[in-house]
Amino acid sequence: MSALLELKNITKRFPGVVANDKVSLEVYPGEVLALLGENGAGKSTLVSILYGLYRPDEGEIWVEGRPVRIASPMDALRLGIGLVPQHPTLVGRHTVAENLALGIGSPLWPAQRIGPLVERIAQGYGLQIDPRAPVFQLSPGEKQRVEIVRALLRGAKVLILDEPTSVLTPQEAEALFRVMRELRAAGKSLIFISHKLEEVLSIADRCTVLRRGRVVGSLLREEASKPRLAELMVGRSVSFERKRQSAALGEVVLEVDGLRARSSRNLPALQGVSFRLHRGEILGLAGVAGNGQSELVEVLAGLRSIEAGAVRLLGQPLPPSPARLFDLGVAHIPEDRIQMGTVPSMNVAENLALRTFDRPPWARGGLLNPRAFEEEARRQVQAYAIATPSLRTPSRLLSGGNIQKVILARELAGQPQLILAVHPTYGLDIGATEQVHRVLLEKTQQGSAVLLVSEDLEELLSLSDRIGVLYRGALQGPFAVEEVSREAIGLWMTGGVA
Ligand SMILES: Nc1ncnc2c1ncn2[C@@H]1O[C@H](COP(=O)(O)OP(=O)(O)OP(=O)(O)O)[C@@H](O)[C@H]1O
Repeated sequence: MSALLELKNITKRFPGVVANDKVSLEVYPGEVLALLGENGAGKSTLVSILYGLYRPDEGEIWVEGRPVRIASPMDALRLGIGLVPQHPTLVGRHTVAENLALGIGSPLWPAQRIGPLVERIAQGYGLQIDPRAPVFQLSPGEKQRVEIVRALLRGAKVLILDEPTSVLTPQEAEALFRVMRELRAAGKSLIFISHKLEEVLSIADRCTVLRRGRVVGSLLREEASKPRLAELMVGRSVSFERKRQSAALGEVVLEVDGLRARSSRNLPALQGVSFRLHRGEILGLAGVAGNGQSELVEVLAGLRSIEAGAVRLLGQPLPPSPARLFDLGVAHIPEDRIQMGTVPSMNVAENLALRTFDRPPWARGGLLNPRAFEEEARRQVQAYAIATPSLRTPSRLLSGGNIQKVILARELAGQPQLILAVHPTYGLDIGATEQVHRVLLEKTQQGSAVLLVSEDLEELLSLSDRIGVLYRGALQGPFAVEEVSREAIGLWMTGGVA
């Protein structure tokens, strides 16, 4: 069989890095190709090249046996290459059908006429969507299905799915895999990017691994296993054991009682949440995004006011000021890294020192000490394996995973009393994930209390002592991790009764 899509020696350079270094790969009709690699390995760059957002410096792209030029997403779509983006690009107040009509960009396709067509495509591949629903009412999984239908309507033969399961519940991820299998059976090709090896092994026909911009291996499903893939990705073996031995609970660090708070749109977001968090404990909070997790963390980080109820940190009422809270030992790894976590125009060293630039080890006697500053920044870059051309590189030029590492290095320095970790490994590769897990466990052993908000159940189950589930602002649990099943958590996440 001949390849549908071929990349031949694609090279893309950015100042100080070769993001793609002579990358060659083929995609055949009716297969799922998984693209794996550590943060900064070059996956997003490759996708951007395929989708016409970047031009390669060298190399060729062939589609159905002919060399092609992809200078824009329109070119990509014309050639049958569609992208299901990580963050949906739909217009919230329009219906699904209206959004899809917009996507086609032709007045010949008014929204009324597109409805039946959408239903036909959706049914054909087992995608459940209602063309009449307004987009703002849809769950992340439903929005993703709309993006898939949009790409199919535009004639995609190759679908690129960029970390599609990161926003899904386990049940939704399973539903997505069923759709992917249907698409494959219908002869479509899928390029699937994921850091989660279980998923890759359950869905991919082949796995291609990138490291530092180069293809370091390509394995057929039969040849692939978790340890082999992990080793290819990071260049060393990685352990996958349950990380946590539950310990006796220490004193209460955080008390939350009957907490109510409103969302930014002034809707009730937390409807009487209560729990205790102890020294040396990791409390996992599961839930689909948008069920109150952000508001809870914002209250605890001093960024959102309390409507009713009480929150106490070490027995004292919580001061409503992020700076005071930081001084009291509250570390915050925020959800929105780019906006809240870093100053994109500042360089890596400055971002690392952002919170404590006037204190040791960065400064002496309140004065910045350039040598100490440089040394401390270098030490953190090494400790967290932050891939950056230099300490002076603006953080906006780092890959998503490396920006994340800068925030982690900064927030987890010292010995926080309470760590608010929101999706701390979101978008991180397995090497970096393993390291973040190790640091969180070390900090808990040294006495920190951790509130871990994550959509990754594997992560919650392997790290937490207790797990609670937020659904529409109400908390189920927390339960001891030994006493809950994945299925029960998945059900609570969607409002079901376990
Ligand atoms: N616009 C840009 N300017 C400069 N450097 C860039 C740019 N985009 C990416 N890079 C660099 O290219 C390399 C590859 O980045 P890329 O985003 O493709 O990695 P990735 O594999 O998608 O990583 P992640 O899993 O963290 O998303 C990184 O070193 C990154 O810092």
